[in-house]
Amino acid sequence: MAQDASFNVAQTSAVIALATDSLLPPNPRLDNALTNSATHGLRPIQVTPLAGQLLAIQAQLVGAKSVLEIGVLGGYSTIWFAEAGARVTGIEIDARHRDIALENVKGLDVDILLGDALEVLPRLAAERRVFDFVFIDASWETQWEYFDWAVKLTRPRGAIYVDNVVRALVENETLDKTKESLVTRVGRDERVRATLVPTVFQQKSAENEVDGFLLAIVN
Ligand SMILES: C[S@@+](CC[C@H](N)C(=O)[O-])C[C@H]1O[C@@H](n2cnc3c(N)ncnc32)[C@H](O)[C@@H]1O
Repeated sequence: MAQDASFNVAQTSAVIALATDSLLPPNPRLDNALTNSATHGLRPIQVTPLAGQLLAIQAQLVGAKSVLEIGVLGGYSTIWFAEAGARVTGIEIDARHRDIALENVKGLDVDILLGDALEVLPRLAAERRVFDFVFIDASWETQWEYFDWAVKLTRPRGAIYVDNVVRALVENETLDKTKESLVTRVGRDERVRATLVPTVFQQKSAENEVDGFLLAIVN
């Protein structure tokens, strides 16, 4: 198979644009959420449209009727899950983010709990809440703690998706296997089976960077 040696991460912008334009139908609700969030000064750190579609497809693959989202921002990924047919419970630490998210998800089956996820998650466990799919997209320093709670809150054969795992590994300087990280801990965790999927993170102002997510299924 012929390979173009000059193809690199920077050039994937064209591929991402092609796929976004070709695969994603227009969605005024998602567009409005982005506009409303930007108007209120929220940072544009939501998942990309293609990643939103991936989350929706994964939720549908596991037949998710209930999704737990840790880190809501303006509710962009929340909309993807809700429009895929799931009831979404979000946890958001920032009251301003939560208020804007509530505007953006109006009319959908979404509940957004205000608070630090590490305080809210034990409460959900005490209430014996169970979810089909958990999306972790909040503080990178506590990805393992979120994951540990997520396993307790996910039904057998449900899935857990942790975003930004590759960038967290690099920024936390835990690429060395002798250092503890989400990846080393999940690798020893007999409650789940997991993989890591590298992705390209599209920068607006600089060159594209590699990122990646961890996807686990609960045994
Ligand atoms: C990357 S954004 C989430 C983006 C959103 N999932 C999307 O793709 O549309 C991360 C969010 O997590 C929230 N967050 C950070 N630490 C948190 C914590 N300890 N508990 C709950 N939310 C937290 C931030 O306030 C921010 O709104």
